[in-house]
Amino acid sequence: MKVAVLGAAGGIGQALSLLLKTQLPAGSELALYDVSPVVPGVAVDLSHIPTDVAVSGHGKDDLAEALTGCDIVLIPAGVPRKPGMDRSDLFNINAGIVKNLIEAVADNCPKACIGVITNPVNTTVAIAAEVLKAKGVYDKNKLFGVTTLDVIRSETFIANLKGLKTNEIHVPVIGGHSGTTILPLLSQVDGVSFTDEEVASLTTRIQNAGTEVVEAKAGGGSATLSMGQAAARFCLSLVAAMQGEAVVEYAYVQVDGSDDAAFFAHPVRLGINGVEEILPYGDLSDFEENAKNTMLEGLRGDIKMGVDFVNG
Ligand SMILES: NC(=O)c1ccc[n+]([C@@H]2O[C@H](COP(=O)([O-])OP(=O)(O)OC[C@H]3O[C@@H](n4cnc5c(N)ncnc54)[C@H](O)[C@@H]3O)[C@@H](O)[C@H]2O)c1
Ligand SMILES: O=C(O)C[C@H](O)C(=O)O
Repeated sequence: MKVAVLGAAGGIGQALSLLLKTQLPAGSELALYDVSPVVPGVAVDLSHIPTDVAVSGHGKDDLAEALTGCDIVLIPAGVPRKPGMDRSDLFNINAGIVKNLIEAVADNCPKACIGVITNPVNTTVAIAAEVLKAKGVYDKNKLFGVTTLDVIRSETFIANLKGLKTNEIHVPVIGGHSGTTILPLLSQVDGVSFTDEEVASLTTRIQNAGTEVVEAKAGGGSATLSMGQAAARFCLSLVAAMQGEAVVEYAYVQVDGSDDAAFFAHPVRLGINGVEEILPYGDLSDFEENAKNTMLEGLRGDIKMGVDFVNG
């Protein structure tokens, strides 16, 4: 199994690479790519950890070699938010970064599964899809927006609120990855009940959790460590599925024939070729149905921005 991390010298990239170095199956290869000259040093640093995962570092002119033979490509390359910014404010810089990186993925490992982390995810995933289509290699089952952070945050906040163990809580989170497009389905959390006030305040906290971190870091970036953990969980689930295990994760994927939006986070059964089956997200409470209907237009607009960026 070969996994590439593009943007590996950054805050997420380094945390994610550490977790993959220690948790990928023995015999795996981990290729670290970044435009920052620090990246060879990150690879050397990780290579001293005694696991049977081979690590290589690739500087800015070495993207093709990083990608050749990859099964999974994870992309946290790009700029993070500062206080006062929305994720959409990152579009001007990050759209072009994602476009260029995906072109290289299409040229060097067109059959790889791709996990897009770079914000605004609602839009960058659509950009990735259009670039892959233009290159004639798009497989909707292999392109994911990584929304696992919304799931692990929801699990943590609920466990803390209710005094439960975090591994006892499973929270569906559907929609997109920005503001009100993040929709936790609290009505579907097994074994836990919430008052209407708790539903309203928890939903808002989950939707604003990224901003909570951005403000606490006071100009020093956004979530990196929790995102590293979230992306590692997503990647390790994908690896397990590619090796034949039955795994379900929530991810932002292309959904055909839905009234929601062209891309929408759903529960997804993973398999050897990426998405094996997009599962229904089940019945919504009135609160959730109303929240979904209110945010759909914005999500569709975010997706259109990505399509227009590539196709003009
Ligand atoms: N999907 C999510 O849930 C989620 C969560 C947190 C952050 N993010 C996003 O992830 C991105 C990265 O965040 P971060 O905190 O790691 O930022 P960071 O600034 O710490 O790291 C970004 C890295 O990307 C590198 N980079 C820039 N252009 C590149 C290119 N063309 N090719 C390769 N590498 C390139 C930089 O050199 C840097 O090392 C941001 O857009 C952020 O908003 C997404
Ligand atoms: O909030 C951000 O800008 C980063 C990320 O999308 C998050 O949810 O933490």
